[in-house]
Amino acid sequence: MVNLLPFMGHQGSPGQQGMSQIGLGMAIAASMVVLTMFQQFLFNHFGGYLERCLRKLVSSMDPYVQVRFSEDSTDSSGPKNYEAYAAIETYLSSKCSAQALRLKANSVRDINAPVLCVDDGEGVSDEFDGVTVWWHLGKEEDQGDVYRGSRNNRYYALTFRKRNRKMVVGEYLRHVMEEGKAVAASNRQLKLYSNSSSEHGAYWDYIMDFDHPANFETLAMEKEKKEDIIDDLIRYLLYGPPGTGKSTMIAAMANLLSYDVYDLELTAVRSNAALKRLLNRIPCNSMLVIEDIDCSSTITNQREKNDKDDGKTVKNMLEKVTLSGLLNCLDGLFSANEGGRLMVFTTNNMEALDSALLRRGRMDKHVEMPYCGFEAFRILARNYLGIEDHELFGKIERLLNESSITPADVAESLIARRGKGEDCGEECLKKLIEALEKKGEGENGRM
Ligand SMILES: Nc1ncnc2c1ncn2[C@@H]1O[C@H](COP(=O)(O)OP(=O)(O)OP(=O)(O)O)[C@@H](O)[C@H]1O
Ligand SMILES: [Mg+2]
Repeated sequence: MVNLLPFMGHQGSPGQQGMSQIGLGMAIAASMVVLTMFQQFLFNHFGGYLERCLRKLVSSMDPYVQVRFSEDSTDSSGPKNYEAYAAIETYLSSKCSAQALRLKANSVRDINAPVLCVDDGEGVSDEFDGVTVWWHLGKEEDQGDVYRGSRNNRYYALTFRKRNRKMVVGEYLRHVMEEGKAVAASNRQLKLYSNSSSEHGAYWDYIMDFDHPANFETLAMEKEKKEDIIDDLIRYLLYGPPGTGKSTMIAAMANLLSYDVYDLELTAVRSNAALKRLLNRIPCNSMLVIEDIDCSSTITNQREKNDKDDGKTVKNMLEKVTLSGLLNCLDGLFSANEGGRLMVFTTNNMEALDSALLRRGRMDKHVEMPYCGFEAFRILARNYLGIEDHELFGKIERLLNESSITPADVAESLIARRGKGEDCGEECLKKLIEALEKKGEGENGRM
């Protein structure tokens, strides 16, 4: 119960007590009895009401609300708790570097660009839809129990004005979680896996972290074609001569989607059953890659061979992946657009592939990786030389139209002089012109 009466202490000193003081003392005592009775009466009849009024008064003087998000995932809310904490941490990392004075580096994907977040005890403010909120990273000791000793438990405290409660708890927190998860996905360390097999079965082996720098911005290709691919990433066959960027495109796709790469070496798969097992073990947010499928002779010539052998080599076939085994997987098991999976084949030699494999629906898109055109060249010139335009570009455009050079060869000419000083651009372009003229002469000579 809240005591509404002010404290009334004894005022006089013992040496001054006389009759009048005794009378005063009695009067005070009597008034205290009356007041106490009155207080009792008030609380018996209006206690709840008065308490509510008092609470209102106190809270009107403290118009802030605080919500805590704890790092601890051992309580009943389980891993979800930590998920929210981690999303907040990632979200704040983009806000804090300009504000907080003490920062700490977190799960580093790129050593040149570590993810920073606020240090213990630090705070940052954030603004959303004209409303300011404050975040603070706190630490409290968790006493634990007999099984797990005491430890420090971190939490993010979000403080905001009470009048903004609805918006902050609704829209703002949704925004923080979504943005945090999106940033985390783009910071995720991608991994490269490849298949291997032993007498016990087929496995995906972790090869290394996938750190390819390729992205769609630096991929030298016509803008329209790139946009078409980005809009509809499902199952692809990338075809084109060596050095036109098929593998680079795969890396750009993995980076765009933040997908791990599962590089399937078909010749190392012993049977259809092993293939099925491997494909079934590819988790969500992954990309299955089968490079140079024309070199997987078991696949390309299988059907012909099956027809010719008329079933005589059934035993041999059981030891290998057959075309129909692969087609079955393509059609049913590995439904690429479910659960965030993408499948990409590459080939230098479309003619060698069985038409059943090429049929649309199995490979949703056939993307030709062409020789270097002028638009692709401009991207390479920007990538390697930082040049947007130059008087030699007109000549280069004409030469590119007349000869077939791969982006890899163009890149090689542009790279050759890199590091020879600031102003090597023109020299590089001249070197490229030389290479193009030589190539043009060769091609004309052949005709
Ligand atoms: N379209 C492109 N955009 C940007 N860089 C490219 C492109 N094509 C090639 N390159 C450059 O050339 C190098 C070789 O290209 P890449 O390995 O992607 O070719 P590929 O088509 O996969 O060749 P292969 O058929 O031999 O496997 C890349 O590392 C990259 O630097
Ligand atoms: Mg390649």
